[in-house]
Amino acid sequence: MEIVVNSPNVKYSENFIEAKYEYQHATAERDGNKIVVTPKTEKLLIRTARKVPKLGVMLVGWGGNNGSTFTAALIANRLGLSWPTRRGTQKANWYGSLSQAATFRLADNIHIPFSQLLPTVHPDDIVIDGWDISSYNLADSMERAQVLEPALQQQLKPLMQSLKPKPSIYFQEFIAANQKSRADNVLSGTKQEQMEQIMNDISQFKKTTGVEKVIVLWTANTECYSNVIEGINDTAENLKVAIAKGHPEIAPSVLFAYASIAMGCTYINGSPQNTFVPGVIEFAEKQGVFITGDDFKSGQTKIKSVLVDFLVGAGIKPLSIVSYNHLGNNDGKNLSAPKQFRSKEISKSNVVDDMVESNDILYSPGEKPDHVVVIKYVPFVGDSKRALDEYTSEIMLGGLNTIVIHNTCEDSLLATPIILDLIVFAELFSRVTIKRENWSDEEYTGFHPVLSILSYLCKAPLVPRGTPVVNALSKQRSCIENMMKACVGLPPENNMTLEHKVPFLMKEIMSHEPDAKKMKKVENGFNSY
Ligand SMILES: NC(=O)c1ccc[n+]([C@@H]2O[C@H](COP(=O)([O-])OP(=O)(O)OC[C@H]3O[C@@H](n4cnc5c(N)ncnc54)[C@H](O)[C@@H]3O)[C@@H](O)[C@H]2O)c1
Ligand SMILES: O=P([O-])([O-])O[C@@H]1[C@@H](O)[C@H](O)[C@@H](O)[C@H](O)[C@@H]1O
Repeated sequence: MEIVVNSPNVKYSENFIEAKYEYQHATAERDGNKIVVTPKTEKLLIRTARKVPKLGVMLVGWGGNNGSTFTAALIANRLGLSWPTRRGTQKANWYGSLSQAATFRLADNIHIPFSQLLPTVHPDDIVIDGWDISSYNLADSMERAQVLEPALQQQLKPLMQSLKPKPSIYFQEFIAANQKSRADNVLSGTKQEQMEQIMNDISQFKKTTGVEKVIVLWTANTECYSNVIEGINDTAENLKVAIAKGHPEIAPSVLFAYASIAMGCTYINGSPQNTFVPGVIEFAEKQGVFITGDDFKSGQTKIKSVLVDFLVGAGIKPLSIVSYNHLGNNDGKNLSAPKQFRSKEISKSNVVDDMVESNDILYSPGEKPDHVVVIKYVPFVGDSKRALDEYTSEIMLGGLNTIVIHNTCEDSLLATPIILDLIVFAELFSRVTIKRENWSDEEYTGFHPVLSILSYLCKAPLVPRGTPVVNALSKQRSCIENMMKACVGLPPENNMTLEHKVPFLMKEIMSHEPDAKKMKKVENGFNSY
């Protein structure tokens, strides 16, 4: 389906889509007991390169539940596989992916898939590779993960057993000790030498596959938090020296991030640890390379960022939030260690801060709901996470409202489409540049290297220094939707639909009706038609 924008403000050339766009926003300042708000209009030119590159994706933790399931999904969808299940024949799909299975309102009552408005990489064309500390090939990794139906695995096994993760960087102190038995595929040498090997792996991947662009995505185990140490990882230069000296505080994920940025590859952190220490962020900013994360927003946290937004947005005051779950996959096993759990607890807990802080009628400064996160490892349940959430809120005149949610699902089937979306949207936004209308073409600039537009996909969104974190899911989703619309010169979705509410605007709508009847004189005296 081709979408043609009928506007003099949008130009489709062979190489670019160029849109004149008036970005409307406002600034506000407190002045005593006044707030002065000033509407602003930025006249912009937004340019999107139309050529979608041959894209390579390198997963760190490729042999894990997410990595093997993502690989299986790529192949199953590419081949259009189907398989028998107790509920009948199942066909491959990308349910849960914003780019592949969600739509947005283009105009009137026409909704289109996110992937149809702008040129985006097709999942079928993605070339995949990666690293794992486990030597299992991808077929054995898929079997070990126990996520997919045997009938599907049987079809995929011959296609995945030749896929073998490259040896990876492993420092046992950064992940749970219970992962040691898995680590039979590890690099040796100094931290500098191991990082250089990763850079070489990326280079070789490009050469042997001919991919034009590579995105590196961490879906390996959750690491413990790194200490941010002045003189070690607080600046790009200090980090470079610390790596060369093999400083013990430098985690495997930091080496992967540094290597990726040095190779000009977007780096995505799907786990909660603070890979993006200040030195990594500064390096990405200096190199102009995208980084984004942290921690895939896939289940309980996604629901939390909707429910709390609804409650606080409705003037209802959440007083306590308890998020409990147990699961039995290797992620759960790793998270059973206190330091790794702490990384996850942080990313699962901070998600309500922006919504709570937005309402000073309900909350006094610094006041927050009680918020408890519990994760337990129960091997028997495997990847089938059992989540139980309880939200207790204050309603009018001292009433209490308790909402309890129970959710059982294969956790990896929630995260896998998020991985695809992070890749598809990170690649798309790398082809978008923006300038003021009166600037020269040389002044087109890309998004800030900290790609916060992908916050919708992350539990703990990384944002440029000094900018606010937005966790409310609806706001995060509309940010992506409206940015894509802006790339083709379309106005943001403001949901006002005055054309359905104001008679003289409705006239155009009504006039399409074959028997448009005159509307009665309305009571408040406005004339209508
Ligand atoms: N729903 C979800 O599954 C979900 C949601 C949000 C975040 N996450 C995060 O995604 C990550 C992966 O989840 P998973 O379920 O696939 O876990 P997993 O344990 O199945 O997979 C992790 C893989 O990483 C490998 N690994 C560990 N350290 C490595 C290193 N230094 N280099 C290369 N490989 C390494 C392990 O051998 C394993 O194969 C975890 O950090 C998890 O917290 C998962
Ligand atoms: O996405 P979500 O349900 O909020 O959080 C999940 C946790 O509840 C789960 O225990 C963990 O193993 C996953 O990595 C994921 O982070």
